[in-house]
Amino acid sequence: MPTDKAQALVVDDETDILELLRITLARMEIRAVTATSLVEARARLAEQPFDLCLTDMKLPDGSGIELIRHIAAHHPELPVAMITAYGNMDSAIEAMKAGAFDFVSKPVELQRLRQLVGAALKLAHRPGGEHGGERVPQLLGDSLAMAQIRQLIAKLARSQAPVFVTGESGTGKELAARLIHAQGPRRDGPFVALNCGAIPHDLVESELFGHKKGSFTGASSDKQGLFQAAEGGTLFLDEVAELPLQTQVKLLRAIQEKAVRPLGTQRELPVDVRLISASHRDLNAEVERGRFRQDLFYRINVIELRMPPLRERRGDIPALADWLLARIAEKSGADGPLRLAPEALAALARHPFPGNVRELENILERATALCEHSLIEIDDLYLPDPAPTQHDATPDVAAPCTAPAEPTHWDHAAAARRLGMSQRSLHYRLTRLGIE
Ligand SMILES: Nc1ncnc2c1ncn2[C@@H]1O[C@H](COP(=O)(O)OP(=O)(O)OP(=O)(O)O)[C@@H](O)[C@H]1O
Repeated sequence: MPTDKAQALVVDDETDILELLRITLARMEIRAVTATSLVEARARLAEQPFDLCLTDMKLPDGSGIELIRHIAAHHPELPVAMITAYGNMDSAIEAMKAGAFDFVSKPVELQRLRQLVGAALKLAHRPGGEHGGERVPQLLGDSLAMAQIRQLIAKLARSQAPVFVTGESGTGKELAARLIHAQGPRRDGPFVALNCGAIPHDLVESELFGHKKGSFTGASSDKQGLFQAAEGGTLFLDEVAELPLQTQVKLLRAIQEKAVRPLGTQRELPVDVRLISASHRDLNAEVERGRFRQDLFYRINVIELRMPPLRERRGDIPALADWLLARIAEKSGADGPLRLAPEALAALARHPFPGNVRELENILERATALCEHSLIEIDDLYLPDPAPTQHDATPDVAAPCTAPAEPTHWDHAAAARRLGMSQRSLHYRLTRLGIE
């Protein structure tokens, strides 16, 4: 058990604010070391390790942003938060872009400070991105681009800044969002995802903010919104560009106020949620076309994470294919994964993959279902061939079997023989179709 109290460096040139923060932190069992200037803060940082740093924006010899950059360069493990003037969102965003993990506005509310300190201490005491023993999804790929993305995700996980993930469909945007959540201090809280494009426009607000019974036709009971469901965790808004403009206004308000008002109620409920959003669309263009609010874009896009298409990182295909084949085998209960013949792998390496990793996954699933051997040959992939003669058949995994399994009395070996397929293929199809 640690015997020493956690230590915070608090930097502000107003001594009464420093004193107030010192007393408040002391009540949370945190010892505050204070500094009134940039120079003094640097000196304190050089003297001893800290668990947390809080800095004001305006310092007599420079700005808090400079201190944040200094910490990012020299003490990258130290979580630093910016104290901003009330309502000054611009400096909060600038601070987070510079590397601050969060911000708190003046006058500092005790509950907010507690949240922030709690998150910072989790970062300081539980470094690294691994869940103890738990299976965490992985972002695979040997390419430099993927290595850089993994690094950026580890960095973003430490921050509370809103992240906007861009990329074509199937590039791993949701996976990236899950990793940011799983590696950060909110990892023990919920990860709640909403595909904004999949929900009817008239229901999306109730989905996000909740509603009171009777607030509209069909609201037969009180309903908690997803913001509240994500309390203490992360809310992932996929396809955020699909939100109606009217909902965008309310979303902006929820982000600014850190509070939501369920439909049919008057009271705002405070929420502590980290927002990650994603879209396959170019949101700048959507803003120009008047389909997405610029002010909202500015708030959600504090940090942008671009997931590159698979065709820009073809070197990732072999490792991804191996891993996906293993996952497919595991899901279908097969003994072990199939392997790819060298020609099949070469064909995959040439394929343009408009559907990215999800398309690779589908191709390999289909191949696993149809392949008669333990080695997937090029023909098992059914890749669209530029030669028109081979364009016809793309079998559907869920297509009905040509002969029923009944007459074989559920003898899989006999059924497979009758169907002219391997037992592995039959087993895969039965699992896929939910037939016991
Ligand atoms: N680098 C990767 N390593 C491992 N699996 C990946 C990788 N990228 C994507 N996947 C897998 O590919 C599938 C699609 O990924 P995901 O759903 O995250 O994409 P997306 O960009 O959010 O797609 P969409 O825009 O269509 O919602 C998932 O099964 C995911 O686990």
